[in-house]
Amino acid sequence: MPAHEQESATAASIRLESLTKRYPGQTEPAVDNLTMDIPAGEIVVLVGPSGSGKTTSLKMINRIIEPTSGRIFIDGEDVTHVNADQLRRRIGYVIQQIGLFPHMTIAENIGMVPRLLGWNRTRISERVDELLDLVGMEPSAYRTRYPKQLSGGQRQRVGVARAMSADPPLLLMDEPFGAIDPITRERLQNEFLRLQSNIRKTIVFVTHDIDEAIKLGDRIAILNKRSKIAQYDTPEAILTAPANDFVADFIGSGASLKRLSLSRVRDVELNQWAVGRLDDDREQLRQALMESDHGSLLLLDGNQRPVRWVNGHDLTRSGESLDRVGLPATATVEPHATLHDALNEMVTSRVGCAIVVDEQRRYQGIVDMRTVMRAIDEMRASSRARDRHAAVQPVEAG
Ligand SMILES: Nc1ncnc2c1ncn2[C@@H]1O[C@H](COP(=O)(O)OP(=O)(O)OP(=O)(O)O)[C@@H](O)[C@H]1O
Repeated sequence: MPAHEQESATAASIRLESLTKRYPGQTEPAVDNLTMDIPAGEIVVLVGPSGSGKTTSLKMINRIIEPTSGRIFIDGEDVTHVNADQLRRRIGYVIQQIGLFPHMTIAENIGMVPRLLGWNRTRISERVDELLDLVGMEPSAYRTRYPKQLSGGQRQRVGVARAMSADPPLLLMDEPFGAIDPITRERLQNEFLRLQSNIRKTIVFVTHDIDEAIKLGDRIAILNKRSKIAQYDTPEAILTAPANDFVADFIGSGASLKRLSLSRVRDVELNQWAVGRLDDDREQLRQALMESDHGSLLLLDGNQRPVRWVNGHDLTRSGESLDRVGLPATATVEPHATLHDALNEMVTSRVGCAIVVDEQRRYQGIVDMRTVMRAIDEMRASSRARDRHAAVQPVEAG
């Protein structure tokens, strides 16, 4: 079997070499001499103003748009002239309007590429269930539904599942969360990051939203007109050392607040709070609260999941069961969430802190204002050190 037909490869590197696209009848090229290397296993975000050629650049990678000139390499293999249909089957593709077939069930939609690849029915159906699980949708509830019976966010998850059906080493995503309300969008972004930490594909992601780029990208390419690379670097380098005025303008104001999106909850030291169990003796709980320097105690259930916040007064209300007093333990974040997400939760929580839980919702620790301030101080210090020691060079744009 040729290397490119292997069904399961983890990630592939991409090299775009002097790619140019000139649409018929246009005087200027939409993409002009774009050269960039995309490392295997990373999320690279193409971001730039409307009309900068992001979509054209992306679609040249799987040759939905044929380049006028230049070359595309995947894992070192020149794919500029290979059979385009075969090429596309090994590249997952997710777009904003998803492109699910309305007359096909969710299972048929997800199983389309495996069917084209000649997999047998059992294998396809197992893969469909596995993927639905992976994107957080109960297979038995969704596999026989039709796209119109799903919410926008669910359709988008199915789009991602479908793109991964044949386990391609490479995913192209064009504003996949663009048409989704902000809350669902944030949830999908977090799910997407969690998914990527398991699958480690190479992902090229187009957006015009710099915040989304900062949150999702391992690297960001900021594109100016005709896909000229203004800066191609890590989000941190782009925020702390914009290469030119165009990049600085594009980042806009509030760069330091944006930097909170660079730190993940899992990377900061969590505060350990005074905790107790719902079924603990009240006197014991009061004692624990008094010995702590906190004004409230976080109560966990038998599975270590946070349930209530209680203070000294709540613990004296002997008639009331403990799961009814105090405040509900809402405002939770998972370790892959950003400090920006945690800050959002904190300001809406009446307790002023975000509870960190693992995937099973078990208590891990607390993020509060002190954690956030500490992170900001560290970022300031490392950016000062960077200014002193390192001159950040933008990658040459072909
Ligand atoms: N099929 C086409 N024929 C002619 N010109 C086109 C075609 N598709 C795109 N263009 C032009 O090419 C340029 C780049 O378009 P492209 O869609 O790649 O930009 P983009 O950065 O993805 O924009 P947006 O963020 O608005 O989607 C634009 O000037 C656009 O008008």
